[in-house]
Amino acid sequence: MRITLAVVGGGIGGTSASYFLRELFGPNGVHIDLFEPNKIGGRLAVTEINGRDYDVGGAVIHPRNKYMVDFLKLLGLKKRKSRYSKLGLYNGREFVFTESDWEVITFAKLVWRYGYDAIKLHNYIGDMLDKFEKIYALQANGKSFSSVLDILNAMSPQFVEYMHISTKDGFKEHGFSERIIDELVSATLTVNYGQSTSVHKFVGSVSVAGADGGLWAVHGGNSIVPQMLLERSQATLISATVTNITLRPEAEDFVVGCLHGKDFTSSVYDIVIIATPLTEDTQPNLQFTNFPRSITFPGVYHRTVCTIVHGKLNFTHFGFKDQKDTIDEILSISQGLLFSSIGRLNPVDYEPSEGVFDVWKVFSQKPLTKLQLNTLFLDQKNVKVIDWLAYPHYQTERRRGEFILHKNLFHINAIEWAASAMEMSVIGAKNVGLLSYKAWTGKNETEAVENMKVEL
Ligand SMILES: CC(C)=CCC/C(C)=C/CC/C(C)=C/CSC[C@H](N)C(=O)O
Repeated sequence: MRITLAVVGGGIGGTSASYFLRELFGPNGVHIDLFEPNKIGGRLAVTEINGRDYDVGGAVIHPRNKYMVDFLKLLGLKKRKSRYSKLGLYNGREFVFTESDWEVITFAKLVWRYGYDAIKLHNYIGDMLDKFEKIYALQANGKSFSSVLDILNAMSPQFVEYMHISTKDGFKEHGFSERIIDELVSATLTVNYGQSTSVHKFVGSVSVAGADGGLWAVHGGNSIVPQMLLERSQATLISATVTNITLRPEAEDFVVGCLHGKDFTSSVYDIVIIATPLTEDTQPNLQFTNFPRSITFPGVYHRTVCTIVHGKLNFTHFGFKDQKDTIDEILSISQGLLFSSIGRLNPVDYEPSEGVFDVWKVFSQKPLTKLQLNTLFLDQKNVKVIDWLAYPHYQTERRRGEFILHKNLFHINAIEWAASAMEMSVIGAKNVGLLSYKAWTGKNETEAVENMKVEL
């Protein structure tokens, strides 16, 4: 019998789940409808300036993110080329650290300012990545987990402890100095999550990993990955907003109601996978009806305003003598500044032979006024503002992060409470794919793996 499955959300989580489910159930085993009212790709969206597309989000891929690396090969995509760029840590008055044109000098400057902590931080992240990578073998062997804490525990019981302590306290306990925490670690959190070192130590560590060298993005835009995964999954794309999920207890299935403009339609599904953030502030848009217990989602998402400016950086404001001396990435290390980070952007299909572009991306907590923009930039030709709830607002976590909301109803984004990143969404998607396959077929791990002709 062919089962019916609804995936709610067309970001990397929803599309990779559709891909894994097609692999698990086979070409004729499942009909998948994917509901996405906006563009496929979610926060991997791009915006256009002067006929070229630029990334809105800061989504990048770490060389040890196995699933994203494998997707690149599977889909025949290329890494985006980049040019050497320089970064500086800014406290509102001066740069406390700037990279040099020479890598060896940058390294010396790092050691000069942070001592052995600079090397220790790199080793600490390497050690965490060794533990984190255990998830790939576990999932390849068909292992699935009902909660985020269970996944983290399987990688390393230490990771569960990291969810319960702030980055500041956790890194201090680990022997890192206040200086490296308040500057380097804090700067990564400001640019990656718009937050401070009060977030839990697990997401704090993922954020530092995101500042390690060798990161890359997809040539043409990261959103090509979810677009191609959707094609491979042979899911039917329905451009509508899901407003209701109603349980039919006798049939043990779900009626999914959605709005397409003003038209309301509904269909019945055996399994529903939610691949969209659900929190106190977002959940009212989606009603869960007829469930034996109320389905609620604590927490809120963090507001990040992305302002893309085609113009020149106001070099004098940052204390540079000349336009040519400006650096490419300015990360704030003070909470009260009007911006979290300012970085020079290249188009998604950039070739180094094109030189540098005068396009900058500003992340801030609030929209910037005209006056504030004029302080930061000269000669502005074009400004685009994207105001979004990009990531969870992190604290130290007590929740388990449930993937299973009800029998055959799953939620991928629970994984974001550990850390939000493309690789994390794919891990969550594969976990939910395995959970739903095992729940529906009654197969155990070994049988699931035998049936799984997955290429990853
Ligand atoms: C346990 C550790 C240290 C890492 C886990 C592996 C992992 C998920 C690495 C991702 C690193 C990364 C690219 C972080 C950037 S933060 C998220 C980013 N802003 C995004 O939107 O993807």
